Amino acid sequence: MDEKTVVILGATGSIGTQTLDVINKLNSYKVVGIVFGKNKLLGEKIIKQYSIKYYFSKRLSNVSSITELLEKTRPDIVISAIPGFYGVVTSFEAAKHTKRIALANKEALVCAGPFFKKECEKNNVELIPVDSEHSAIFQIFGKNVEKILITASGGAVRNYKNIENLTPSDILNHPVWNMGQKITVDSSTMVNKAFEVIEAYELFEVDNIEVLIHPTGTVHGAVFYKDGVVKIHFGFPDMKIPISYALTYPNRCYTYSKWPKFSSKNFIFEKVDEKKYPAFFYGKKLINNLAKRIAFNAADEIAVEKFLQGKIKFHEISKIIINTCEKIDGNVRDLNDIFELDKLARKIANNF
Ligand SMILES: NC(=O)C1=CN([C@@H]2O[C@H](COP(=O)(O)OP(=O)(O)OC[C@H]3O[C@@H](n4cnc5c(N)ncnc54)[C@H](OP(=O)(O)O)[C@@H]3O)[C@@H](O)[C@H]2O)C=CC1
Ligand SMILES: CC(=O)[C@@H](O)[C@H](O)COP(=O)(O)O
Ligand SMILES: [Mn+2]
Repeated sequence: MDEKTVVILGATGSIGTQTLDVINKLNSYKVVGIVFGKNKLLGEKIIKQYSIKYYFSKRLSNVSSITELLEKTRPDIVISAIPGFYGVVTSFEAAKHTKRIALANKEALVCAGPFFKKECEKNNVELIPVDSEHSAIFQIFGKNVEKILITASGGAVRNYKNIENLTPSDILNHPVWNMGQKITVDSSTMVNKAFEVIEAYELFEVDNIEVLIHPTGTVHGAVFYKDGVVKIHFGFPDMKIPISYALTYPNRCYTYSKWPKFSSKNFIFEKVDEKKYPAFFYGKKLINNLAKRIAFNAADEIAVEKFLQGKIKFHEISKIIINTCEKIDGNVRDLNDIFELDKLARKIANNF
């Protein structure tokens, strides 16, 4: 097989480092460029270990911008794994310079779904999901679909009755996945799952999307077909599996060869508690309102940061998000509108 070139946006993070581990095990993929943020020490280590030709961060770089890095490398695949609204911007940049985006950053579809998909189509870019549930659905999706199901862990709060006084260290203790801080907090509010409902709506164009709490994280999703068939995606909760699929699709070149047991504990599903996860119930209804989706993401970013800094309590994250979204509406005509709405929502959330 010809060697495929890869650029990793967010190389020092959870997805980025796991991508490097996967590429280590695959034969014909070469990382030609990386982008990272503040972790200069790890950035340097990766550059050295993988002989990375081009790298960009505010603290260490040999190009002037991400655009220049992408222009110089023109990679076959970009792993888009910078979180938040900045990850939306960098995903758009990637769509101009590659053939395939392996999309971990879900915010690009949440905040700019229709525009981002159009940009990918215009440039002939394949959009392959990395998010575990979406990778699962992508692998079992077909024609004549009635409904899809994505599972949720319930995050660190799932076994607590009183969640108001939980601290950042309680919340960052995820029961299933080891991920970056922002998404781990989103997991506990289930804002992550609201994002994922919207992400699934944009990727698969199905609006009948069910979510169930599933403690073991072994069933990632299911597709319900019109003829009564349900296809279920089952496997260990390990992001290297969806990352490898996004890199090697339509082939399966990664070897793992471990599967969870078909025991009843791996097939437990529960309803989501509305009192515990109010932001999830609010957010999943926003699929048809792009302005509020932008506000939902912006307010969440502000609120999560305040929570991690100890400035607000855990349950106030949802309050800030809902309050902000209630104040935002309108048409989104172009990317400029997206930036304006994001800015406005941040201002409202900050003043809460
Ligand atoms: N982790 C997971 O299992 C999953 C993650 N995702 C999504 O993937 C994305 C990445 O998540 P995750 O890997 O957990 O996050 P991490 O926080 O672990 O990593 C984020 C990466 O992005 C870099 N980064 C952050 N801000 C900037 C910036 N302004 N400029 C350049 N680089 C920046 C960080 O650099 P540095 O650390 O050097 O500052 C780091 O390399 C998110 O959108 C998340 O929702 C989706 C499904 C699963
Ligand atoms: C690994 C992954 O895909 C995350 O997005 C995961 O979904 C987080 O777990 P939660 O189900 O707790 O949100
Ligand atoms: Mn997910």
